[in-house]
Amino acid sequence: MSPFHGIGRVAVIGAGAWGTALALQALRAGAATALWARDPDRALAMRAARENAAHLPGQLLPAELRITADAEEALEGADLALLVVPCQHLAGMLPRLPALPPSLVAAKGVEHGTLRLPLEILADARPGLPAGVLSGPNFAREVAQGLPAAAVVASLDEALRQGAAASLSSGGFRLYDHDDPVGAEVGGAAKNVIAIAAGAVIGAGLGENARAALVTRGLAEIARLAVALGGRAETVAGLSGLGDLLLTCTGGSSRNFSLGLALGQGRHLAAILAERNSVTEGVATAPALLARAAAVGVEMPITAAVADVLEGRMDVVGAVEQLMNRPLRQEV
Ligand SMILES: NC(=O)c1ccc[n+]([C@@H]2O[C@H](COP(=O)([O-])OP(=O)(O)OC[C@H]3O[C@@H](n4cnc5c(N)ncnc54)[C@H](O)[C@@H]3O)[C@@H](O)[C@H]2O)c1
Ligand SMILES: O=P(O)(O)OC[C@H](O)CO
Repeated sequence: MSPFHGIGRVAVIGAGAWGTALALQALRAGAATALWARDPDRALAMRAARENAAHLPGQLLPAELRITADAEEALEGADLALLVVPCQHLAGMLPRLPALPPSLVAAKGVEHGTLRLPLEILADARPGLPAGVLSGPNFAREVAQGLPAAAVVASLDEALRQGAAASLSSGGFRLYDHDDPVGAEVGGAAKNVIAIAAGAVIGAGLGENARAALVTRGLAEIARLAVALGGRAETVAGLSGLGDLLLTCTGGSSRNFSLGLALGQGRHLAAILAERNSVTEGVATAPALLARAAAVGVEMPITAAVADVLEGRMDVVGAVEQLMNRPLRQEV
């Protein structure tokens, strides 16, 4: 257990939509909060306009929120760091940071090539650092606005998960502590992939029944992988799994769902991505998740179908046909 005693200062690393929303929440919960943006010009613009125009336009950033591109300054005296850089950039960003306090990773994905989950990336870069994940059904815009939302803080470190959940909760944001970081990370990463599938079936006009079946069978394959990696199936049935699937597979604001929707409507992946300035984690995560599952002998047919579509080996209708024609079996 870490000597974690509570939070007076929070450093949020990564000034995308989610980092900005979490910084606002930390501030609301009473922590002195700094938000680190890697680009000095962006930090300057955000400080001047009190707005993150690129990722959360129209949302006021109060004067008490310190915004800086200097990592030393952001982390000085911090009791907790929230690492909110997209999964594919986390490993590249960590060497730019000085010593970290206990940290929560809020990215959702699996790293291309190495097949690591975010906490594994952090543990490789900072061995022994008390760490956990923050994950749940949370659109950044709503959390920034203070609308009601819930998530989990999952860590093997009891003091960290309980202290962070208590200190970052307030008003509209309710954090549950959890002792299964693997289950929480697998759920958070994989829901992005299932959301692409859900969007694709709706975009291709295959119907609501198809979506409900995909989400439910998606949940089953996520649980199989979580268990194989040392997590628990019940975690996948909670906020970080089922909760996030419900949000991203039905909420039109999900980037993963909307990307799937456009693919289902026949648009090309490159064209969809070219129009976006924000991250769609499921695109890089689908093949990485599939490879990670294969390495532990877990079958993930929906994830495989999404990877096939993303990598141009199959169209959406063909992929769904293939799923429908798999051998019949018992549900569980
Ligand atoms: N936006 C949400 O509603 C939300 C909610 C929960 C979790 N998340 C997760 O949080 C993570 C961050 O997503 P986001 O929505 O804040 O991002 P975003 O799409 O709003 O912004 C992209 C971020 O990536 C950073 N970035 C781009 N290239 C980079 C590089 N080469 N090195 C380092 N950083 C780079 C940008 O600076 C910016 O901070 C993702 O894993 C996402 O799945 C997002
Ligand atoms: O917009 P998405 O699909 O990246 O989803 C954002 C969050 O992960 C929802 O919990």
